[in-house]
Amino acid sequence: MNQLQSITLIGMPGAGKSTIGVLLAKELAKDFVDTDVLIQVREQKTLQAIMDATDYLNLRRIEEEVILATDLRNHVIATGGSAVYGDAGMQHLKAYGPVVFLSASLAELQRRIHNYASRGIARSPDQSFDDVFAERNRLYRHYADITVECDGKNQAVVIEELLSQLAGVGQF
Ligand SMILES: Nc1ncnc2c1ncn2[C@@H]1O[C@H](COP(=O)(O)OP(=O)(O)O)[C@@H](O)[C@H]1O
Ligand SMILES: O=C(O)C1=C[C@@H](OP(=O)(O)O)[C@@H](O)[C@H](O)C1
Ligand SMILES: [Mg+2]
Repeated sequence: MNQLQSITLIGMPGAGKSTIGVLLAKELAKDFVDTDVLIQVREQKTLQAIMDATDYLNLRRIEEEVILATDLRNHVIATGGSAVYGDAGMQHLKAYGPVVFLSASLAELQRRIHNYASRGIARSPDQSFDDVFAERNRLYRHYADITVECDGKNQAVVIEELLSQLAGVGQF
């Protein structure tokens, strides 16, 4: 394993990027970063407050800026669900190592997320959660080196499958 290589997790809100990311970082003895936390610390505001004060496009812009400005070597990186709207940011992440799409069905995501209105999803006000899901799936698949189907699997099983798929493509 390249000691400096990173793994980036992408996927919808509720897919498990943040919770699985920290477990994976512990397993691989890598640092962990959640780009949502980087944004909030830089802006001194919650993601929802950023969107309330401006709009969802501004949050996406800040997200990409933070990704581009941060040295993310040797990390497991949990992105926010909207990171895939920024191509430059995604290319930056891909340069550090493989990108993993944590994929879950709409029904599974809705079971996991109960605060959908206040969770700060970077979407146009006229877009429903279903619309966002449909729009983004294409982007997640476009940037992913591997995809792990997460429905009905606990976090340990997701990590096991993720590492086994990465090994299958000669990574980690
Ligand atoms: N494989 C899983 N099975 C069941 N629940 C999960 C799984 N992965 C994550 N969760 C739960 O789903 C919710 C959202 O997880 P989180 O890691 O915050 O997702 P994300 O960062 O992708 O939005 C949390 O309550 C978390 O405990
Ligand atoms: O999908 C989105 O539009 C967003 C998801 C959030 O992160 P999670 O995917 O970790 O919930 C966070 O980045 C922000 O509120 C926008
Ligand atoms: Mg998260």
